[in-house]
Amino acid sequence: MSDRDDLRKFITDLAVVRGKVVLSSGQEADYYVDLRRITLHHAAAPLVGRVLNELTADWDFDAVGGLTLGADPVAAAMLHTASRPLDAFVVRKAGKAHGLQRRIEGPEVAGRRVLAVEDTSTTGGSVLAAIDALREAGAEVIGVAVIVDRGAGDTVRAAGLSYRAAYTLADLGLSA
Ligand SMILES: O=P(O)(O)OC[C@H]1O[C@H](OP(=O)(O)OP(=O)(O)O)[C@H](O)[C@@H]1O
Ligand SMILES: O=C(O)c1cc(=O)[nH]c(=O)[nH]1
Repeated sequence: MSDRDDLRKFITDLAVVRGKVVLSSGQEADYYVDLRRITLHHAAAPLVGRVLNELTADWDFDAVGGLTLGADPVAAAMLHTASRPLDAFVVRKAGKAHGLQRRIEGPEVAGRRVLAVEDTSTTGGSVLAAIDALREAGAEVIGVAVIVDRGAGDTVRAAGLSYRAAYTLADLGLSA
């Protein structure tokens, strides 16, 4: 089995939770894909890193991250499995009022080509918020990569960004 096949099995076995849920956007759904159960899993996390590094192998970037919390372990997995030096960053949901008051934590992103990641993207609102903060900080966002696309592709592309997902809902046997 390939990394991609192994990771898909982890997701369908451990992350898909059926039942009524309210999503980040306020929309209601009949299932949740809880990818934190995957990105923080000792055996699945390295697969996340390898699969997303492979998915974006032809894109030129040297830092990766997104809106906390879902994106954080995705970026860390990519950092640890990259075949080149790759930094990670965390975009806070809001700035903090003490310390250095940074909205984006980690090595400086200004002037760098960065990849925005998500565990899953539904409306694209979270990743677009991260992208706004990155651009404000002087980074060049070269694209968006997610583990599971839950429908955000058109919105992200309409904002002028390339968008790739390791899995669609159909890949996981789920309906939109
Ligand atoms: O595309 P969207 O409609 O924005 O939804 C997707 C977002 O929702 C989830 O995060 P959530 O808001 O639950 O926060 P968390 O990562 O802090 O758990 C997920 O990790 C994405 O960031
Ligand atoms: O849209 C969301 O908030 C969302 C959907 C989903 O399946 N998983 C998740 O973590 N967030």
